Amino acid sequence: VENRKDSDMHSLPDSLIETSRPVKLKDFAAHYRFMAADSEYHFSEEYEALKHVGHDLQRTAADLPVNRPKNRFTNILPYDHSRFKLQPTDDEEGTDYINGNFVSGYNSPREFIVTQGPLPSTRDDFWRMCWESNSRAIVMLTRCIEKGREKCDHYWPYDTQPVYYGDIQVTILNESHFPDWNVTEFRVCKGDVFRVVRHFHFTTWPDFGVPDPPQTLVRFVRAFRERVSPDQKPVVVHCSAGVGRSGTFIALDRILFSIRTCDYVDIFGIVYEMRRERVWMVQTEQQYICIHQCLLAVLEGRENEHSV
Ligand SMILES: CCc1ccc(NS(=O)(=O)O)cc1
Repeated sequence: VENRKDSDMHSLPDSLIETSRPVKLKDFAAHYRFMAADSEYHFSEEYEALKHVGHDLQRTAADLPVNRPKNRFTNILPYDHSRFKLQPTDDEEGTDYINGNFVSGYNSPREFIVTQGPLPSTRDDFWRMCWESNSRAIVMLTRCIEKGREKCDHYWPYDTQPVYYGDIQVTILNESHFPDWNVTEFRVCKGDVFRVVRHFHFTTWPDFGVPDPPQTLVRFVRAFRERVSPDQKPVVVHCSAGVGRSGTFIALDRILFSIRTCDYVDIFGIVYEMRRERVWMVQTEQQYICIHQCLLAVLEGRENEHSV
């Protein structure tokens, strides 16, 4: 497709808009310098090219009046084609709804379920989604309260007393605390069936921002993958809206798998694909650049560096 004005791009189906921009790993450091030059001009252009991806896709379930209160943000709605469906509890419309989408990973087209931070009114649905999807890991990338605002309900117990969320009982088995994240093991029971679910809570990632230094995110993904193998899927990933920080985390996880066997990386293509599965995945240009900085640090052997 010849270069078209941005206004023409609106009318082009995604199939005719470029969907990938692969870069050889041996050229990645030079590529990063080129993209970052002139006040990150080429990063801005590349991120802008992702702006409309997926916006042609339907989100009718999210828009049903019965489901609107289940959405934390009115403009962050799950696409119908990839949404996670709860087992309907009766013939009532909307009982299968939760604001969450299947998102592909390196290992599987349904490796992740990406969702918003539960609301007080949806925390039982959140645990039902974890149970019905047979998930054994939850990645949480926000704090419950940030700058005085509620970003996510505290949907797990405060102590080792068992708590029921609907008909699902959750009990804290153990907790490990690290400077930038906590790892907790829950016993999750429904009836006489119980499972262990691991909770990876990154606690120092400001909303709309990036981890500082970016290597902190690399270390978190490594810590997560030391405990969760690719066959343990789907992994439930959330932040507050379940788009910015969640998309950044998944993009890096995919890249760290891919560079083990592939001599090129396609960050543009990964974000493009995720945005056709869930809206706004990787929500800011700085998050998009952070993914590149994480990869550069790994390629240059600096992933264990700390900020001074
Ligand atoms: C305006 C809705 C909105 C709120 C928060 C976020 N950030 S997050 O997706 O990283 O939680 C993204 C979008």
